[in-house]
Amino acid sequence: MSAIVNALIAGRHRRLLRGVLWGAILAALLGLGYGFVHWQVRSFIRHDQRAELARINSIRTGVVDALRMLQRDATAVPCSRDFLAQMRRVAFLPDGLNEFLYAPGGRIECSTSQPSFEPPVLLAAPDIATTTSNDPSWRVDRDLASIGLAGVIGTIAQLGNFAVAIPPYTRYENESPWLHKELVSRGADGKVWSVAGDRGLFESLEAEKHPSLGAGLTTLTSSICDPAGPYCVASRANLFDWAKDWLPILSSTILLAALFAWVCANNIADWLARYWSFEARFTRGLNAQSIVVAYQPLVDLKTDDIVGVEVLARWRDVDGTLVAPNRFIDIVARSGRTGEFTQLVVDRAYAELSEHIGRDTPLEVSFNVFAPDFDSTDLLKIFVKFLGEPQRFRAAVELVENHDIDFESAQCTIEALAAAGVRTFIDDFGTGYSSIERVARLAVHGVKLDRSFAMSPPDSVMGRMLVQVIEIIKTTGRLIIVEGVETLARLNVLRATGLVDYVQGYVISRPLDINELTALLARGNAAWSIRPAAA
Ligand SMILES: Nc1nc2c(ncn2[C@@H]2O[C@@H]3COP(=O)(O)O[C@H]4[C@@H](O)[C@H](n5cnc6c(=O)[nH]c(N)nc65)O[C@@H]4COP(=O)(O)O[C@H]3[C@H]2O)c(=O)[nH]1
Repeated sequence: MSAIVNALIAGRHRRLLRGVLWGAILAALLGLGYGFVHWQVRSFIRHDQRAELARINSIRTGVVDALRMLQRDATAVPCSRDFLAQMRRVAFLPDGLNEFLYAPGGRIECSTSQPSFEPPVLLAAPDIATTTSNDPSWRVDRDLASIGLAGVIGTIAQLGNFAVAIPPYTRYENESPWLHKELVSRGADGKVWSVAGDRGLFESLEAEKHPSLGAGLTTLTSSICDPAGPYCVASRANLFDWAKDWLPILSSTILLAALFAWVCANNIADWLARYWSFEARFTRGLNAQSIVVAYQPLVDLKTDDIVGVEVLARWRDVDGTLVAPNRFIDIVARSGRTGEFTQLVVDRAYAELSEHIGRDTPLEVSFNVFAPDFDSTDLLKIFVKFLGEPQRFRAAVELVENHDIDFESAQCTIEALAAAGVRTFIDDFGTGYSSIERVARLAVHGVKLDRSFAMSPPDSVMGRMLVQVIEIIKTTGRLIIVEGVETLARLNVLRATGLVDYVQGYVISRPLDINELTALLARGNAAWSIRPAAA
């Protein structure tokens, strides 16, 4: 049994439980939220990187197409008026490329904006040399002042005699502060040129060995390369910075999550309290294994012998403690499982008594039955095992009268039970609905005086009534059992009346388990000295 269940059963630490549940639910919700944001940002990064590669590839395709078009269409005498017009026709195509250069062997002789360069401008060796005649070579991060674009750093792509100046890629400027990106171009030798974005990010992620998506708790990093081209994109997102962008929405979401968690925690704590309440535990756990019985000896005052036992039910709780019947008898009565309960008690008692009590010790075994179950057909079925051994056991029924009892049918039941050898006693006489008139009208074998009479101090009202009540009952001719006899003095008073047939109470024995009962019976009536010293 875990400490948590013990605490739930005992109803301890309720506030702590609510707090812990609240914390756990809130943590789970925040965890889910975090996972969702993580996943969203990660998807965004992937999508963004693919879009970025597609975009840069389309620019590259545009460059290559334009250079090929120039090779095909610029057929006039190089740098002549017609030639420049042919170059400008290509430059006016809507692809954003407009500064074309005529640069045979890397010497710029003219461009779309400058009819001639005197002397020709010499282009330095390409950074990424062409591998096929169809592919341009690339000069990256070049100062374009020499071709008339002062203050501009750009890229020059060259295919054959033609080249094009590509302005800087400014897309990444002013992008979200939480997402850092770098677009790079890689040469065949693995050398990397930053095209745009945060210089060095790609190489630092490579050095950190982040070949693909890697994720920390607050930082997401990813770098991917285009398998078909020279470009790679590296991204690093900081979730704290991302959160700053969404602060108002995030804080209201966290507040709502905290409230929701509180409502859930309370509901769960209430449900747990109900689930582990005594009534729920008992209703769930009532079965043949959890029912325990105790036996309280019944002594015949004429012989001082134990002639019978009252079987008293107990219930083993899930934490192993033994629960007294006053906590669960009402629950059984409310649940409508009275017949099933009595059957469990009777079966348990029969199993124990038939195994431990010798055949030479006949016993009257008395059971409490619920008034609504007082029906001979049902009861004879319940007692069938005891009825099968009449030499060893005599079953008896103790019935607490209540206003629902129908005299006619109760009388029939008493007679049918008597015919089968089962005696009926009115239990707890003197309390509740029992009256002398009812005792007189019902053909019960005996009356059990409520223990409150014998247990009351002799000078109390109940104590003083004890002998009178016994005398009145005796006028009905019924047997009298007095229970709750706790002292020898009280026992002697009862014995002195000469009217009491049986006694039961702590002066003889408390309710015992089967081993204690067997030991008591083995010792015989020497085990309880209840005879007056003079006797
Ligand atoms: N202080 C004191 N108490 C004494 C003395 N002698 C006996 N008792 C207690 O008085 C109760 C006698 O049982 P009850 O009147 O049938 O009253 C029983 C009975 O009404 C009910 N009950 C117990 N077992 C069953 C059962 O199997 N079925 C039904 N329907 N009710 C049961 O629970 C009640 C309480 O049972 P228990 O707690 O076992 O309490 C028992 C017993 O332990 C004594 O000298 N001093």
